Amino acid sequence: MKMELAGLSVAEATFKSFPLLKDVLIIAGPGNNGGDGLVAARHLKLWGYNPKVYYPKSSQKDLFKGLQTQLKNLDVEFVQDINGFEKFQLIIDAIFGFSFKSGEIREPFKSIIEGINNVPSIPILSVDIPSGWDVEKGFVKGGIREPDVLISLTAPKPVANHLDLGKTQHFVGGRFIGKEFAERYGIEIYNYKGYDQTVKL
Ligand SMILES: NC(=O)C1=CN([C@@H]2O[C@H](COP(=O)(O)OP(=O)(O)OC[C@H]3O[C@@H](n4cnc5c(N)ncnc54)[C@H](OP(=O)(O)O)[C@@H]3O)[C@@H](O)[C@H]2O)[C@@H](O)CC1
Ligand SMILES: [K+]
Repeated sequence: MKMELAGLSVAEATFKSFPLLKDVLIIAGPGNNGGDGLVAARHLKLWGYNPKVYYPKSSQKDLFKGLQTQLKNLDVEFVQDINGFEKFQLIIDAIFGFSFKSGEIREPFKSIIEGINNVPSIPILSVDIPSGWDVEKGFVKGGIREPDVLISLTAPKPVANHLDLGKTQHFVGGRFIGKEFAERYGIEIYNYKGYDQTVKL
């Protein structure tokens, strides 16, 4: 349920930020951050985008197999290799989230991030954490270049304090905690309007 709402908010932040950039590459990593990307790809397809998914270390868990089946049923293409990022207008970075352990990034993700960094003209929307950044300390060598948009899920992680807010638009999404829960755990209550799933900070 949380992943469904997280992914919906990723799609919404994409639509709000890039309504015209329809050729989207979603790069999904091995954990739940990747799952958020798979859910977002489904909504984007239903909203008229042309998403393609690169999911090189696909999870064999039932939940993730189901998400892949839903995408295939919607004719969303899973690319087996990225032969040039230039054919895409936007990259959704759903590679690593808050469970990333900084240090050397293992393949294939090391080369994927290098590839993304070599095409600075294509905007990036990062899901929860810019991939390869230290969750506390921010950018570290080998990490993805500064994203154009970050969508923080539930609440911003410390890494968000290291963004250049002159460059990066910041949204919060993942609207699934109640006021009481937020107050108990000291989580800020965001001013979601109506049925919106995201708030621009
Ligand atoms: N819980 C919640 O409330 C919600 C969570 N949500 C979402 O889940 C995200 C957290 O998901 P998560 O915990 O599954 O892990 P995540 O960050 O996707 O991937 C970690 C994996 O990456 C790998 N890896 C790690 N270090 C590596 C390295 N140096 N180099 C290479 N690989 C490395 C390692 O995988 P392995 O290689 O062991 O297969 C590890 O298991 C969170 O950010 C948000 O997006 C939302 O859906 C809503 C509610
Ligand atoms: K990410």
